[in-house]
Amino acid sequence: MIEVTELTKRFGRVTAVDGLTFTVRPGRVTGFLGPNGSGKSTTLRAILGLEAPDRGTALVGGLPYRDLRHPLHQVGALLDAGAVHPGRSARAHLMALAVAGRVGRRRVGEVLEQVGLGQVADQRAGGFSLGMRQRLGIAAALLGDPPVVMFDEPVNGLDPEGIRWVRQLMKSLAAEGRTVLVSSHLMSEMALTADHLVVIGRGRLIADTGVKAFLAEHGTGQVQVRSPARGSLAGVLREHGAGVEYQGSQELLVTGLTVDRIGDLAARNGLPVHELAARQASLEDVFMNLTRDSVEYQGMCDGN
Ligand SMILES: Nc1ncnc2c1ncn2[C@@H]1O[C@H](COP(=O)(O)OP(=O)(O)OP(=O)(O)O)[C@@H](O)[C@H]1O
Repeated sequence: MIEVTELTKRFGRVTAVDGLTFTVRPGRVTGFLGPNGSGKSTTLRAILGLEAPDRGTALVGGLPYRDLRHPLHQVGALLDAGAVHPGRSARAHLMALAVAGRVGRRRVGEVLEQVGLGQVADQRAGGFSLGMRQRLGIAAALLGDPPVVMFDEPVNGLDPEGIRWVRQLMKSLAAEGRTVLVSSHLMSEMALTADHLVVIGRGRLIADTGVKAFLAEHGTGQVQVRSPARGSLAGVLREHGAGVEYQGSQELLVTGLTVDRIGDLAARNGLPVHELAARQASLEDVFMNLTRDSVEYQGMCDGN
């Protein structure tokens, strides 16, 4: 379990984290979501004892990081995949961490296999792609077999196969009963990976809620429709209460009606539709909506 309470961190005039309180529970993937610069990395660094808070606390398993007796066995983290000596092999990198963290050397081979780097374990990490470095960073996080893991933007730079692999790994770590916190600025990514969301903006808590509840509230507002008869279709949809915006040469962006309803209305009126898709609001759209009405912040925080 991770408990962040009233955490505040300032850098000069910038308040990177502002009175942030949330709890990350075991057995599920918690997405830590916020736009770039919203304070995610600073919060993760504070949890790992790498930033001293101006106020508040960040505890792992009930203790501040500095009081953990065997930190690698208690919390693993991927913060910056670039932080590897380029001249060292993946195996040597992990071996050095294992020795320093009092982890059995046997784990090195195990985690290398687990992240799919077994074949390249003795190659210099300097020649690794970003995706391979991410895998190496994840291997380092798992080295001490910790009950708590944190990953900062783990899918950055990964190819589609790598992204699927990370999603699956997060889910299986949570299914094993671990506490899993994954940061991202992409709501679409979190919708596929996380069970629960902690959403922040400008260092403050915006939502602490289930992914389904969050998406039901914010994620499915718009439908994209492509039709060679969009003028007539727009008329029909407006008659049924929809908000309609023109986009490109053949597209409509529709609010207020579901995909099914739009398809039915088009069919009933004999209007051709070439594409019909629910469009997930971007995180930026969601933030615009959320910041417009600060009362909503309170409503979304169920704390579970
Ligand atoms: N060491 C530092 N010195 C000065 N300002 C900092 C420092 N670290 C972070 N900040 C500032 O604090 C704010 C929050 O940054 P942070 O990196 O925590 O956000 P983030 O949500 O992780 O964003 P990103 O995904 O872009 O890293 C930003 O305005 C950033 O410029």
